[in-house]
Amino acid sequence: MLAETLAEIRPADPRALAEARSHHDRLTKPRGSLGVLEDVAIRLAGAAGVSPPPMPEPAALAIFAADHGVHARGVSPWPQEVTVQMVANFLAGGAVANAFAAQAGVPVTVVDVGVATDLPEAPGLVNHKIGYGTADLSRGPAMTVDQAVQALEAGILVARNLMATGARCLITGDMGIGNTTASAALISVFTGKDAAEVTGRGTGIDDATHERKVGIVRESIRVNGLSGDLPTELASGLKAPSEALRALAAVGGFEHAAIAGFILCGAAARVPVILDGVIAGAAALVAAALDPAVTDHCIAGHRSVEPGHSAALDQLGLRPLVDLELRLGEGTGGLLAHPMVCAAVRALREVATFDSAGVTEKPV
Ligand SMILES: O=C(O)c1ccc[n+]([C@@H]2O[C@H](COP(=O)([O-])O)[C@@H](O)[C@H]2O)c1
Ligand SMILES: Cc1cc2nc[nH]c2cc1C
Repeated sequence: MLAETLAEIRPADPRALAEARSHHDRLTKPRGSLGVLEDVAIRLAGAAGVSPPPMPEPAALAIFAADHGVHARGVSPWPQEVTVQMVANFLAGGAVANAFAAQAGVPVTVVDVGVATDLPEAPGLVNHKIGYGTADLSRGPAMTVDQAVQALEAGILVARNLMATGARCLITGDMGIGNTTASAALISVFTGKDAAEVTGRGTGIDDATHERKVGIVRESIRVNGLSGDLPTELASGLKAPSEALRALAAVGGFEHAAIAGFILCGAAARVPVILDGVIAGAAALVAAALDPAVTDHCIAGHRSVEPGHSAALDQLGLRPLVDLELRLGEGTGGLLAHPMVCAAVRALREVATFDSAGVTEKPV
């Protein structure tokens, strides 16, 4: 299923990009006056392969939940059971993601890809449990490559099902106590940046714990024999994309793998994917290492305060739409961005041209 999905991914269509760009310049507004939103609409035209692109709605949010063996190293101030408790909260409609989703009119699906305890069946919950949390990535691989592929394929399945029921925009969400440590490790490996530059304070840790967390991220990379040169080695063809899967399995989480699959599947179907925060950024680096064309189908919903998120977005070449010092996850930043993405596309689709509206153009 992974190979099939990868085979379908195409980069942005240059003709649709050019058409969208020139159409934007004929709309009744000064050229460039919609700033970054013009780029969003043009990029979505390229991704869809047609200008103007279809409206990116209805959207669907999938929150991928999992636990992390590295939690035992004291990298998060919160107990592990908060992951399963928050899953129950999402299902009951009580989390911030539910409030923002209600505001945006977006349905929420919660996916158990590796929560440490069993969850009772519930409407809105999809069970793709790969394991009861990962192993501790600072002592050896967090999961096997086989498990990483299973989690990627779970993400593909979730995206496929959401699109089959009508979703025309996918929004990533995550829940997993400890997952900012795995995110930092992935981002360090996939950007080549040192652990100290990409490790943040997650849900809120003090200076001493942060220093220890940086050490644990560095240790995870050394213990798993991951080279700091992976990005250049992948780009130069010295290392195969299968090395990206090995890195994902070594220091990632089940939710990172599933989100990477979710992104790949959206890209393969030419359905735009709005990325949330640092966890999605780390997952997008994995997806882009498997096929760089996926970034043409991604919109960075927001910039999280986690330093690794900026590093990931820089490497992906994506500019975030919202920058509000959020650091929650759950898909909250992606949900806030969705109406802006819709507005950007609607402008390209519906605004009159100087010709059609009889508005005089600026003399050249
Ligand atoms: O999305 C982000 O950028 C983000 C930044 C900090 C924390 N989080 C959320 O907080 C949890 C992980 O934090 P931690 O400190 O336990 O690693 C996890 O459930 C994430 O969804 C999310
Ligand atoms: C309460 C809480 C809610 C969250 N949502 C996403 N990550 C979270 C972490 C905590 C601790």
